[in-house]
Amino acid sequence: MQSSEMTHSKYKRVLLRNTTLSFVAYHIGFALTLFIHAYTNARLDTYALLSFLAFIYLSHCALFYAIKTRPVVTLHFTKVMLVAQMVLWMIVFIPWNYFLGSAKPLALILAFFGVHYLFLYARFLFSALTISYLAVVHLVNSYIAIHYFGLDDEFYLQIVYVAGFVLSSGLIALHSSHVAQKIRDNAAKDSLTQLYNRRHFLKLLEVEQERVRRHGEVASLLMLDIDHFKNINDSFGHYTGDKILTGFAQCITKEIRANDFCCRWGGEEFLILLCHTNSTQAYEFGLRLKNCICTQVLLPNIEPQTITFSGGISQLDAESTVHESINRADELLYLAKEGGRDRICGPDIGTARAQIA
Ligand SMILES: Nc1nc2c(ncn2[C@@H]2O[C@H](COP(=O)(O)OP(=O)(O)OP(=O)(O)O)[C@@H](O)[C@H]2O)c(=O)[nH]1
Repeated sequence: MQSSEMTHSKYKRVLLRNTTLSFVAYHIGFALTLFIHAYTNARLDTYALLSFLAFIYLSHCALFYAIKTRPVVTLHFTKVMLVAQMVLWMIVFIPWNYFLGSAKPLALILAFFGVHYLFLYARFLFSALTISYLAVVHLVNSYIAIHYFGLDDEFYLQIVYVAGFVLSSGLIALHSSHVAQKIRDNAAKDSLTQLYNRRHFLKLLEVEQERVRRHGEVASLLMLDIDHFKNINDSFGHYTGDKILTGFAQCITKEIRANDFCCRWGGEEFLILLCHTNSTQAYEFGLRLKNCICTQVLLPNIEPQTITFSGGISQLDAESTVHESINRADELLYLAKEGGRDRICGPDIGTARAQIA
C-alpha cells in the first residue's frame, strides 16, 4: 500500500510539472508573437488574442483542478491527462489561426495527427522531426497564401509565429519524452527497491523461456525470501525493514550479471532469473549471495547475522511453462523454510530433501 501511494504521488508530481510546463510553453509562443506585433506596429486583433488567453487560463485551471482533486492517480489517468493536454493545445491552436485570418488547413490537420502521435508515444527525435515538418508546411502555405492568393498578412510575422511554435512545442515535446520515460520506468519497477515488478519480470521471463525452448539455452530461477522478516519489522520498525529490503535489492543488483534480471516478487520475496546458468551454478550463486548479504546489508544496531534468507532453485526447461518453473522454485523455497531456514534448496525435490535431512 505504501509503495503504491508513492507511485501515485510520483505520477501526480509528474503531471503537475507537465501541465505547468505546457502552460509556460503556450505563453512563450504567445509573448513572442505579441512582442513582434507591438514592436512593428502590425495589425493586432485584440479580440482574438484575448479570447486565446482566456481559453488557455480556463482550460489549464480545469486541468490543474482535475489533477489536484483526484485522490488516486494511476498510469491510465496520467495517459489520459497527457492526451488531454495535447487536445487542449490543438483546440487553442485552431481558433487562434482562424481569428488571425491565416488558417492553414493542411498544416492544422498534419499538426493534429503529428502532435497526437507525439504525445501518445513521446519520443523526442520523432517529435523534433514532426515539429520541423509542421513549421515548414506552415511557412510554405503562408507564402503561397500571401504571395499568390493575396492574403492580407505579412510573411515575416508568420516566421515569428513559427519560431514561437517551434520553441513552445519543442519544450513540450522534450518534457513529454521525459515524462513518458518516467511513466514507463514506474510501470516496470517496484517503487521501494527499484527492482522490476512482477508483471514486467514475467514478460522478460517469457522471452527467456522462448530462448530455452527454441535454442536450447540454459537458465535458472532463484527465489529468495528473507527469514523472519516479520520479527525484524516488529523489533526494529517498518522503516528499518524498508532499509533492509532496499539494501537486499542493491546487493542482488550488484552481484548478478548485466544480462540477469531480478524482481521483487512480493513483500520480502525476490525472484532472480540467471541466464546461461544451470541449477548447480545457480546454487553456487545463491551461496555467494549469502556471504554478500551478511557483509553488505549493514545497519546500525543490527547484527549482520540477523539478516538471512532461504532460497529455492529451478532450472527452466523446454517442456515447462514459466509458471510451472516458478512453482518449482517456490516449493523448494518452502522446503528450505521447513528445513530450518538460512539455506538454499535445489535443484530438485530429491536433492532438497537430502539437503535439509
Ligand atoms: N518494512 C516492510 N515490511 C514489509 C513489506 N512488505 C511486506 N512486509 C512485511 O514482511 C513480513 C512477512 O512476514 P511473514 O510472511 O510472516 O514471513 P517472515 O516473518 O519473513 O517468516 P518466514 O518467511 O517464514 O521466515 C510481514 O510482516 C509484512 O508486513 C515492506 O515493503 N516493507
